[in-house]
Amino acid sequence: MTRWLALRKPDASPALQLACRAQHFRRWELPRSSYPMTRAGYLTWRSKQKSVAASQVAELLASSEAIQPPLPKEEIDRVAALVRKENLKNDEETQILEDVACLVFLDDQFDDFESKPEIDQDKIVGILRKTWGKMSAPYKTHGRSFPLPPACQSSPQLQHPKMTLSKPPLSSLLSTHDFHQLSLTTLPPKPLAFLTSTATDSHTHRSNTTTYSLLLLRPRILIPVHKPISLCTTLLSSSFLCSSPIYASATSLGKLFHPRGELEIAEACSNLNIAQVISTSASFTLEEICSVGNHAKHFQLYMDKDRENSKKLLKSLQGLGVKSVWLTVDAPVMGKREADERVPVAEEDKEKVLAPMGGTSCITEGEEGALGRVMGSYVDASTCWDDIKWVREQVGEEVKIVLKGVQTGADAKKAMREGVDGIVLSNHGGRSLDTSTATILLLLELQKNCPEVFDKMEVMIDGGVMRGTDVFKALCLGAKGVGIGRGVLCGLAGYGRDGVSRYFEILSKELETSMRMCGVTSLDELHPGFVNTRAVDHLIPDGLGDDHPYAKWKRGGKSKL
Ligand SMILES: Cc1cc2nc3c(=O)[nH]c(=O)nc-3n(C[C@H](O)[C@H](O)[C@H](O)COP(=O)(O)O)c2cc1C
Repeated sequence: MTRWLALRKPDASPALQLACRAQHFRRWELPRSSYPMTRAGYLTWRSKQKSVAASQVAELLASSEAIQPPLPKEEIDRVAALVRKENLKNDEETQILEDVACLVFLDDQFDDFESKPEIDQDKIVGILRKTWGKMSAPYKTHGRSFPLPPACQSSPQLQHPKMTLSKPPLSSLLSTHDFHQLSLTTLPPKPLAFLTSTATDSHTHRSNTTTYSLLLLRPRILIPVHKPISLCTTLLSSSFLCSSPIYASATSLGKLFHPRGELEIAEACSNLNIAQVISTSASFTLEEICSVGNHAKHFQLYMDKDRENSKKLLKSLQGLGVKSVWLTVDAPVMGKREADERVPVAEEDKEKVLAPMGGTSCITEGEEGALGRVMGSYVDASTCWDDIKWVREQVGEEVKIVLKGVQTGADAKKAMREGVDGIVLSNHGGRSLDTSTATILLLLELQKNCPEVFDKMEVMIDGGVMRGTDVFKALCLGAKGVGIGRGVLCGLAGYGRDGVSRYFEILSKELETSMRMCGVTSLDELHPGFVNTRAVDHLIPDGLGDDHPYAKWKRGGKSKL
């Protein structure tokens, strides 16, 4: 209830917040089975349940010594009135509470109905229609977009005009979390599974984000920060100024999220003048995407088992004005993403999962679920360090070379020695190898063990960036650019190019605020001293070697047994 209230009414009054938490308070004490299983029985039970819950909550609020100072009586009465759902038609807060209850029902409890044999399709449709009828207009968007049980999906009764989608206004989304939350409830099952699936148990995916919160900021005070801030910077091209160090990471299959997929992302990036990395598995060709906008474009390469295909793509880069090629090195094979495996591609989505530049052209029988695996089937797992030279030969000196997915200091140093122009500290957003290191820690590993790489190459980072403070910390610790993967697709899915733009604008604004709060007005002033990293310092390895710091026994010695 709390999560849905935060979306429905982010600035809910304390009384409404309390009423939301108190919905169904001790409901188990009054089981449905204690009333006749008729409609009249249901209505009597429901009204009794509300009034009992309201008085129990009021009593608790009035008597609890833990609440200091005690709540005024009017506040307690208000909470009780809301729990009783008084004046539903005219009281805005009561209606919000009703909306939230409906959303929780659809989100959390509706599936149970599907599994009950006594509830047939007509009944399910009836329940949906009643739930729909209870919700206020703007919030029906969330309700409608829940995946319906398969039996209902084609039901003409659900194609009622009242059920057409309307989205909350883009301006009401205030943080990146709002976008992700909205995607959870509005995307159809397969795009949602593809977007959110992570490797096995999601540890790396989670720690990419949570590790940022362990780094503490050390703001400096009484420094004038009233001047406008410029976030302009170059990224892999000294002659091209981007408006921000934040860029759109390579993501595949844009059409799954919007009919114009990567073309819309390109328009947003062009409007804001931020860099876009185009995936080999994009839904459109390089020519099509490069024809949109004047922003900096980079090409992400999955080396194809059919080298001729990669060769053709690489040869085309210069003519298209692409600034660099980012060879993805963290996914020689695809990560085990179970959510993606589980959800089949719906018939109507099949033509949206084509990647014209990759070797994959269709989903074959028996592979309906695993988009990541199918997409990855053309990737050449034999790719090695020597291939960097091959890539260089194809693209010439004009196009820079970047390794995307470096995850140790040792490989960062090797990349530098190989003469690449940049690296991306990335673990594919936690989609490849679970329990690999959170990317912000890799920046510290480089700082500790091979700081020279920052002078010789541009070091980018992606994974788990949700706030301007995250971007700020990464930049302070040496990152030149900060990539956003899922977030771009969340913006794209809901609102096309406008959603992508707003997503980036929110992050940039938060970055500006963080800078001012820390007493700086230019990116040049950022340095590691703004970040207290004590909480994670013990996780940073002491050197670049492969040896474990104290576990010295190794397999292979002769056993005397
Ligand atoms: C749906 C999806 C598709 C992706 N496709 C690619 C891809 O085609 N090539 C690639 O190198 N990385 C791909 N990535 C990884 C991103 O480039 C990036 O490393 C990651 O998403 C960053 O983490 P974040 O999503 O937490 O921002 C993909 C990520 C997602 C979520």
